[in-house]
Amino acid sequence: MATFQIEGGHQLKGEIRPQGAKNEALQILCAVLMTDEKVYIDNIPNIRDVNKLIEILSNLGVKIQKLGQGSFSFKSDALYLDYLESEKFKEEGSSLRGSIMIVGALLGRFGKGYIPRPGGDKIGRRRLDTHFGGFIKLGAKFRYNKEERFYGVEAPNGLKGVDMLLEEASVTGTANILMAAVLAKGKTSIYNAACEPYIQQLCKMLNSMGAKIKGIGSNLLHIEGVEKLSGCKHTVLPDMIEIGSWIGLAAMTKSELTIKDVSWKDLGIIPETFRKLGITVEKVGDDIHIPEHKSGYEVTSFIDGSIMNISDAPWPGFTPDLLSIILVVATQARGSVLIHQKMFESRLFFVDKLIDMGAKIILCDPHRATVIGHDFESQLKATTMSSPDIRAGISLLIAALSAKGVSTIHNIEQIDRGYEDIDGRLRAIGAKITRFD
Ligand SMILES: CC(=O)N[C@H]1[C@@H](OP(=O)(O)OP(=O)(O)OC[C@H]2O[C@@H](n3ccc(=O)[nH]c3=O)[C@H](O)[C@@H]2O)O[C@H](CO)[C@@H](O)[C@@H]1O
Ligand SMILES: C=C(OP(=O)(O)O)C(=O)O
Repeated sequence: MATFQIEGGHQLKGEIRPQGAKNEALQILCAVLMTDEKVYIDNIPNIRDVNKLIEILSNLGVKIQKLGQGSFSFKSDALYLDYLESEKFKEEGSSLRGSIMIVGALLGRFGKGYIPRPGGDKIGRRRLDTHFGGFIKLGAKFRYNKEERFYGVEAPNGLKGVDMLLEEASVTGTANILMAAVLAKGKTSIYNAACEPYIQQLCKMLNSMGAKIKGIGSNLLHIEGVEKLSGCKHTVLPDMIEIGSWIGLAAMTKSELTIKDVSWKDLGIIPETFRKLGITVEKVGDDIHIPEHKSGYEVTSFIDGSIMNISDAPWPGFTPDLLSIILVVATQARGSVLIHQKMFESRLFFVDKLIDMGAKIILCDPHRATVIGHDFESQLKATTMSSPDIRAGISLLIAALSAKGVSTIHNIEQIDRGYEDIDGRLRAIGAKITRFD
C-alpha cells in the first residue's frame, strides 16, 4: 500500500494540463476489439485502470504499439477468445469497472462475451441489469455463475436490432449495448440512453469506423446495424473530473491556477456548479482561469433564499464523480450547502475523515451531508487517513493540501487509478507532497 505525505497550507501557482479522460478511454479501448483493422488513439492517460485494461487487451491477443506519450495503435486481427474463460481473466477482468465494456464489443463481433463481476470503486450497489437486459433484448442468451460471479452472453446466430427503453441511463451500460447493436442485424433504438460527452465520443468513433448511429448527444440513439467496422483515428477528450478536481484544489488552497485546453463545450454544468459555491471560474479561450480567492468564496442561495443544494443526476445533470470534491471545497466556503449524492449510497462516508480534520459536516444519511463552511476562519488540521475510493481520495488530498501540518494518506493506489502522476504535477505547481511506495 503506497502512501502520500503532504505538508499542507502552501499556496500553489501555475498551469495544469488535464490528462485524457479515464472514463472515455475505458470505452474507447474496448471499441478497438470491434475491427480487425488498425485503430489509432491519442491522449490515453497513463493511469492504473487504463493500463490494466490495456493489459487485458494484450492478453486477448490485441497487437498494441506505443507510438508516443498517450498515443497507441491497436490491431485486433487474431484474438485468443479462450483467454476469456481462463483463471487469469477472472482475476484481471474483476480488477476494474471499465472491463465490463469488452462484453458488448465481443458480443457484437464474435457472438459471445464473458466477464467476471467487474471491480471499480466500492461506492454502493453497482448493478449490471441494464447491460445484460439490453443484450438479452438484442437476442443474446444470458448465463450467470453465482459461485464464481461470472457473467456470459452468447448469440451464435448473431444479434437482431430492437427498440429498447433502458431502466436507467447507465453510462457503461449504454456504451456496452451500443457496441453490440452497431453490429446487430437491422435497426435498434436505445431510449433513456446516457448521453454524456464520453458516450458521444464513443458514438463518433464508431461512426468513423463505419457504424450508423444517429441521435448522438440525446437520450434516444438510433442505430442501423452494419456487417463490419474498419480502422480509425480517435483522440480522447480532456478529463472533466480531473478538471473539476483542479478547480476545487485552487479554491481550497486560495491558489491562482490556469487549467489549459479544457474543451469548455464538453464541461456542461460543471463550471456553473462550482460558481454556486462562490468560486470564480473564468473562461479564457479554451482555458479555465481560477484567480486567487483572497477573501474566500461565498455560497449562493436559491431565488427564494433557501439553502443551496448540490446533487448529482445523469448528464446533462451534475456528475456524481465530482460531488466529493464539491463537498470538500464547501468546508471552507462562506455559508452552508446540502450535498445530495443520489446515485451511490456509500460515497459520502469519507466525511468522517474531514470531520476528524475539523470540518463542520452533518452526515444526515448515506446520501446526504450538510456542510457548514468555515470561511477560512479555522484551517483544517492535518491527520492520517486512508483513501476509500478514487474521488474521496482526491478530496482528502485536497483537504490535506489546505490543512495545517503534515498529513498522511494511505492506499493512494485508489487515486492512481484515475490521476496521472498526481504528485509530480502537484509538485510542479508548488505543493509539498512525497510518495512512499
Ligand atoms: C468506468 C466508468 O465510466 N464509470 C462511471 C460510470 O459508471 P457506471 O456506468 O458503472 O455507472 P451507471 O451509470 O451504470 O450508474 C451509476 C449509479 O447510478 C445509479 N443511476 C444511474 C442512472 C440513473 O438514471 N439513475 C441512477 O440512480 C445506478 O443505479 C448506479 O448505482 O458512470 C457513473 C455515473 O456517472 C460514474 O460515477 C462512474 O465513474
Ligand atoms: C466511480 C468511478 O470510477 P469506476 O466506475 O471506474 O469505479 C470514478 O471514476 O469516479
